[in-house]
Amino acid sequence: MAVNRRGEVLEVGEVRTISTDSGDRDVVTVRIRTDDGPVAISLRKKWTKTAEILEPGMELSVTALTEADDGFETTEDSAVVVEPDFLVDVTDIRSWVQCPRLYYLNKIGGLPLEYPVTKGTIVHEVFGDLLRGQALDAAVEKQVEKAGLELGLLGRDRNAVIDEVRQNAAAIDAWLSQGRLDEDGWRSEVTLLSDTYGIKGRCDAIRRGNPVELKTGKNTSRSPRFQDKIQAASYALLLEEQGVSVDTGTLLYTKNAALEEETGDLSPAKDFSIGDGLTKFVLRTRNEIAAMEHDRSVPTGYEGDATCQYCFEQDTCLVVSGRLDQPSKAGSVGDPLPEAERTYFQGQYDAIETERRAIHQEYAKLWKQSAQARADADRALIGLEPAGRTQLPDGRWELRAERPAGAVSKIREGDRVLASDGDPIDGHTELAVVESLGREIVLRADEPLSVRRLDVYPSEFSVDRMLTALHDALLRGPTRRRDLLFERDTPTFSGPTRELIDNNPAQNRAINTALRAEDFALIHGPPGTGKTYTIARLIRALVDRGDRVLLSAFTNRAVDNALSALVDQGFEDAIRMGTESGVRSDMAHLRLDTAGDPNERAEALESAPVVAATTASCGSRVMRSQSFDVVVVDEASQLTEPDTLAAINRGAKFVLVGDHKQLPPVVQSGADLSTSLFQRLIETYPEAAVMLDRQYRMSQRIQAFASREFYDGQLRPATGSVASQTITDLGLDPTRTDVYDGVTLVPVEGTNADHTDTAEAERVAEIATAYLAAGAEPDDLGVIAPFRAQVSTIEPLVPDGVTVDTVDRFQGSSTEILLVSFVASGSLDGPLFEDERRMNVALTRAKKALVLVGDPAALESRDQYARMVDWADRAAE
Ligand SMILES: Nc1ncnc2c1ncn2[C@@H]1O[C@H](COP(=O)(O)OP(=O)(O)OP(=O)(O)O)[C@@H](O)[C@H]1O
Repeated sequence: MAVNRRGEVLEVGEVRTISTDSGDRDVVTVRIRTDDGPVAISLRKKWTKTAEILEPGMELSVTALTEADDGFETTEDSAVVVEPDFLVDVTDIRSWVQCPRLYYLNKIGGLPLEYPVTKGTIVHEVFGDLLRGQALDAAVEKQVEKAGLELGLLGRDRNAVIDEVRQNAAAIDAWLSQGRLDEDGWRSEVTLLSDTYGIKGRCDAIRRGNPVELKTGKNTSRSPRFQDKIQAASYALLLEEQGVSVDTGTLLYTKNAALEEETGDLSPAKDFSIGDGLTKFVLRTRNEIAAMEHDRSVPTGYEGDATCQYCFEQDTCLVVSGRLDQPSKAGSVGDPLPEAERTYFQGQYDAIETERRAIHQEYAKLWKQSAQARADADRALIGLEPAGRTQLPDGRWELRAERPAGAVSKIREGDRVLASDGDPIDGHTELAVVESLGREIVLRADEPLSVRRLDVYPSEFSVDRMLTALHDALLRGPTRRRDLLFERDTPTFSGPTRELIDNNPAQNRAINTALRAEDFALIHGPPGTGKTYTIARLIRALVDRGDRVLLSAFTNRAVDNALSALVDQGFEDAIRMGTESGVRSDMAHLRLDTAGDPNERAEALESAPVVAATTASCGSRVMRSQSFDVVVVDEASQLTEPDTLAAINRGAKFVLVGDHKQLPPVVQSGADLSTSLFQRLIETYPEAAVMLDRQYRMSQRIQAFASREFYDGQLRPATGSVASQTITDLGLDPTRTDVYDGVTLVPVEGTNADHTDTAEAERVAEIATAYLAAGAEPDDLGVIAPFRAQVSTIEPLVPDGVTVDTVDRFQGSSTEILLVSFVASGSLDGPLFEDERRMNVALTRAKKALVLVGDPAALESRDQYARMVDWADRAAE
């Protein structure tokens, strides 16, 4: 009976030749550590090639083994998979077979704004439309219109593009009309994922169960190009895992039909048969990538047999090899970057790749965890009831489902999610966009589906963008910028100082420092000190002097927040880059619609004095074509260095605004990425920074502790009325004894069982209820708890409308009255106690009343918390 085995490689033997009934065969024996102890597995025939790249420490999975004398051996049906949790993308397998170094260059360089890329996207979209039964001309016009901005930036004429795309698309259309769309069982844009083979990808289309891949180039030879076959064969492998037997792949070369007077085979569709040999080759290639990625090595090009002389990427390859001092088959040009920069590149690269692994682990949870465990971890909505579907005019589908009462998750409106019939791996799954997320969930997807489950989509988009940002900063960035980033020179300032804000000297100093900066400036803004207000005033001053400004932040929420401060100050001459669902409705009027007339769209972007975009979108091919005089980044202390680089790469100067005493960037891998560039620069160049020292949020008593502990006692209330605010300003009855003003410690006896304290939760709920009875509105009140488990315990106990969340979710917001549940017991473990920046955030959200609910004895066991208890006791006096 065939068995599967999986485990860490312990030892890889030498190649041996053994004689069998059918002749001599190569064999390599590999020892792996499985859950049941070490086993020996003999890899036979071509799997010995995979053995050559194996190293101790790698994870190995082998299927369909039979028992042999000393362990197991592979059979004809076996699949040998190196590092199965590392998900290799099909397009990467394709570029690897062209040249392993091309795979690396694509990975770090990203896609540039070039006409063939944009045209390729348009043709693919038209293909999808045709499959959904749309008419050719209408589809071509619509998709060219959609690409308006890119075409405009590329200086392309709309009608000329329509003609060209129509020629390409006509070939597809004619070919499609030979078959019957409904009978051929077409599916377009299919997301596929194999947990057995560690491969994922998105296939252009599937016809009668076979993969169809569209290529916008020409190919006049009879058979498809090898790398194209490999791509289709990769999808075949993925489909086979879903139980479909695939024997044919089709490549559609759309340019063929547009060619005239050429010799050769001009038919656009080229079929080829997919056999076991080809799919095994795909898997061995995939293994080469996974093995190389295991120790983060960089391919040299010698791994493959491509000829550098004919490669379009030869120049790029030479430069990258030269600058990063990498061995390369193509050779190299230019001098290497200074060692510090190369070390930095490698360090950040490794950290980003670690982050990628963490995302792959998120994928793995799709099959390793039960649906319930996914739901409990807020990563899935399960038990949905399909509630109808409607085909939209563009042929796509609107899908509806009801969610069970109380089901919550991290999924938000505008997110891309994996929508499935209940099983995201082996069932029917579509990548869908969440249109609305009420009791009824509305999604948009390419194909119809009865939605029973939604999963967070673990996208690698952000790590890809980080790599590109790193690449752009080091390989394309100006020397002066790098001298500063690598601390070889100091920033300079020049020009006059002006009074721009009259009642707040620190804000005024911050703006002047930023205006006078020849390189960069840093604005350090503790909680409530008017960071966004200052940013808006600064941007107006920059525009007044003729600068073009890019305003950026990590999240859409932060970008909209900063932009709305600008609008509040009467400035509207700005453009918001972002998707319809990503941009807040009150900023939608500033959003640049990328569809339309090319010239007009490009003009709208290029003439805008202020452009606002998330850092990820600063790395898009459109934004990479833009340059700015100054880039202003809000919430910069919550950004990784590469994310910050993505924004500042676009400008000659930059201003970072943040507070490194609050929470750092959220990274899954917890590696080097968790120190922001803001923090590094403020520690290196304190002279480039100004701290805003007047806060507009907290009463005197509330702010006192944070000021002393985290801001050297520098923070103070901006005005007398900020300092003296009390709960009576909210209309609360001050004579009640069950509600508290200022700062109060409410003692409870602490327990901490599985990160919850039920008695404490009940006490918190009692206090919250009393505040409402005293006249507070539910949205005046917030509750912070250190653990998700405690959040879930408190949530059902407090009145509706009161926000209960973890500290991390509260960062950036404020509330009139805040209750903190510490779940403090003996050892003071947990996220709140591990990082004092979290404590700072928790204690600086409240304006008028801060109620600390916890066990004083446990809290006092640590100095900083003892001081907190002392402060609360004194404040209450
Ligand atoms: N110089 C000023 N004069 C008057 N009001 C100000 C000034 N600066 C800021 N404010 C007000 O203080 C409040 C807080 O400002 P803002 O929202 O900009 O703070 P922030 O530092 O961005 O807050 P957070 O810490 O939450 O990010 C706002 O209502 C703002 O209008």
